[in-house]
Amino acid sequence: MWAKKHLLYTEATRHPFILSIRDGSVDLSSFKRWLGQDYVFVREFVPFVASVLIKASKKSDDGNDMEVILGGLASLNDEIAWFKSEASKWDVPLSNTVVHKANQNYSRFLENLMLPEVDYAVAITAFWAIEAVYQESFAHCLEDDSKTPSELQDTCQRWGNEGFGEYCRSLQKIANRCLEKASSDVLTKAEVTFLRVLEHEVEFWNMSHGCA
Ligand SMILES: Cc1ncc(CN)c(N)n1
Repeated sequence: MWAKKHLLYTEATRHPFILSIRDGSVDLSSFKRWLGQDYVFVREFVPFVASVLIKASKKSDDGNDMEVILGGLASLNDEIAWFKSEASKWDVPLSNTVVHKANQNYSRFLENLMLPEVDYAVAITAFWAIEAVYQESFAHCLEDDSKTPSELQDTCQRWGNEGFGEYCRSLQKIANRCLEKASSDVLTKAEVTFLRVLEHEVEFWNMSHGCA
């Protein structure tokens, strides 16, 4: 299980699409496809994060969780505004987007995680994993030896910046605290959910890269 997790985590955070941004060979039509589809994703992601906030308000034994998750919602508000301005810069229409199968599947997965019977520990683990994949992926494109094109620096900064990294570490701490106290049944569900997130992230990159 650990080896599978490790392999999938690397696949999700070092995907050929991300590596193509990092080495400057990215196909701009792939980038534009990602932009349009990710805007749709983020709009679906907001209600999921709101559902995690509701679970935190009912189930968390630490008052600080709410502030961290609220911070996440605030950053998604900025993310939506950023997508709108970036889409107009790249001439990507955001209305009437044909939602790709990988995006639809991811959205269905999030909807299932929003159900009240899903444990807080499972939902917060998914939330952390979703944000962490973007953080690690885009931070990789900002490293000193990267050749990320200047017009994509802003995109990489959006998720690769240190502040976003700090926020992901706060989510990870909450998830770890919840998992330490979880039953073995919840622990298994959290592990399976974590792997599903990684699979969906890989599928999402595949779709953007044009290999799906
Ligand atoms: C598919 C996906 N995963 C994660 C993120 C980061 N919020 C995102 N914008 N899109």
